Amino acid sequence: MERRWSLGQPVPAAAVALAMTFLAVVVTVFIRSGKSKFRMPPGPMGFPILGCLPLLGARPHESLAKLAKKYGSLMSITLGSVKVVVATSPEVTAEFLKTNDKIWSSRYTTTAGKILSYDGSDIVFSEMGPKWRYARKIFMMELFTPKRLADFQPSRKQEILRGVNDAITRSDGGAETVQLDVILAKVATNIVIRMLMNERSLSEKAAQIKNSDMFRETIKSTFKLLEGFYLGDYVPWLDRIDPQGMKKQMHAVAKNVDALAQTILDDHKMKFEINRKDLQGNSNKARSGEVEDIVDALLTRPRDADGQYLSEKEMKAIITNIIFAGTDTNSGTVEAALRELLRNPHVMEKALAEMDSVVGRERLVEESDLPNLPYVNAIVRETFRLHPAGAILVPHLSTDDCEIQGYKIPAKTTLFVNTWAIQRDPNVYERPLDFYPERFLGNKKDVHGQDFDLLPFGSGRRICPGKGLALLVVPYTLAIFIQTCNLRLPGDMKPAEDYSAEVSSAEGHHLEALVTPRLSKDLFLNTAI
Ligand code: HEM
Repeated sequence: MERRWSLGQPVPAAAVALAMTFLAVVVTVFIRSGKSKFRMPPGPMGFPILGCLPLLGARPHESLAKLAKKYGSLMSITLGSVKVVVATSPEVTAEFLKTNDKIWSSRYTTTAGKILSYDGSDIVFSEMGPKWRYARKIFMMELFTPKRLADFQPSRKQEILRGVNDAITRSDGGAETVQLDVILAKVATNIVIRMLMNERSLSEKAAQIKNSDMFRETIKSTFKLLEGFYLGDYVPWLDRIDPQGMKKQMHAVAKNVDALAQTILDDHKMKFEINRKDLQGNSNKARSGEVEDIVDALLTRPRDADGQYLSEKEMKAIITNIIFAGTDTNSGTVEAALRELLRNPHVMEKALAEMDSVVGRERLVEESDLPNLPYVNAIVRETFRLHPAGAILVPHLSTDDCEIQGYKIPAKTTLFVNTWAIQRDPNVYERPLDFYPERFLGNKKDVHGQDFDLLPFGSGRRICPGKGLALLVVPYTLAIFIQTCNLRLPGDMKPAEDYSAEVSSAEGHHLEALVTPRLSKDLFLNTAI
């Protein structure tokens, strides 16, 4: 995810600043001089107080990649008072996330992360410990089980076809351009909302959530805050001043997020109350014949070691994780793939040829066809390589001192893994900036965290637990759009040459195209409605 930083106002308190500068210089010189028991990897000295923050610019993954060329694939920087090590090669990353994963599996939690995660009661931002382990276990064993993924296959298909239908209708026979990124974001959001809330909503408020712009707006503002660099995180005394006004925004957005999560939860509680009355308390019986959604599962089954249900706060934290980690990541990846197909017509032609020979034009592609579409799968992997949804993995934090490549790194150091830079490194990939899916044909390189030169989902204990869903939604959405739509750019418009890897809808880029049906509309209209 891209992080931006900007100083809202001049920093006051010159005297404190001077003292801090002196202290920072002394500490840095002490650590680097080898008089400490630690020996940090090389890196730029940075500025007084702010350290290397001003060096990061608007695209930190690019700035860090440039710095790594000078200082090496294991580099250390300070961001204000925060010690950071940056990994920019597969070998160094493997030392952190494979050899020493246990030490590096906690989180550096920013103020935005804390405020927007119910104070670390979630999975993404919680520190390594029993709470995180338990929430993650629930996520994998109860919420995103193979059965639930299979149960929601029809709803995924329906939401994707709704998106196709929407694009075709809006384009009006190719006369109007449509913003595909907006349509794809809505598809991805609806897929996740359907898994959380199923089809039925009992309360008016919950019904409004589905398809509501407010929901999308909340997702966007949350991402913006999570991606931004809040000065108070790095220069603690600025936290009280909040010179960028970001903390105020965080609390306002957190209030909206909480209202959404509470509505989703209350709607389910209402359902259980009704069922309990109707069926003498047998909520399992009430669910028979009805697909159990994720919030049903959260409310009824998981218990901790003492036999307690999750608290309301913990449930809301998990719900918000699913909403924010599981929507724009998926749609941003499909958007990036379609953008590349529009820029590279020869790749699109090969994908169409594969689709026609494997599936034909008389029926719709199904999720079960995906294993038989190697070229489409190679396009997906090539997209994950060039455009990982998180350019830098969510920052990890060490819980103990650790030796990496001969350097001695103290506990409580933050780790940035610059996957964007690794996956575009000419020493790792030939012609790294070309979109060339063929590089993945006939090899087993994959995104499951074992190949350290392809880590869009991370690796080790913190690897993305939503990978199973993402690896259905991304290729299937792409396959349906390839099969059912003729996509063209208006006039002589070209898609942006390069654009930020990360969750692109948060950045205001639009993918505009003219869309006409490629197959008979009868094939998908019924499912889309
Ligand atoms: C294209 C889609 C996706 C990509 C590229 C992606 C990528 C990532 C990455 C890079 C991380 C951080 C890994 C690390 O810390 O090293 C992560 C964490 C996470 N992702 Fe995803 N993700 C995607 C989809 C999803 C979906 C669909 C969900 C849920 C429905 C999800 C839920 C999570 C959660 C809960 C975490 C935190 C894990 C932890 O800290 O233990 N993600 N994801």
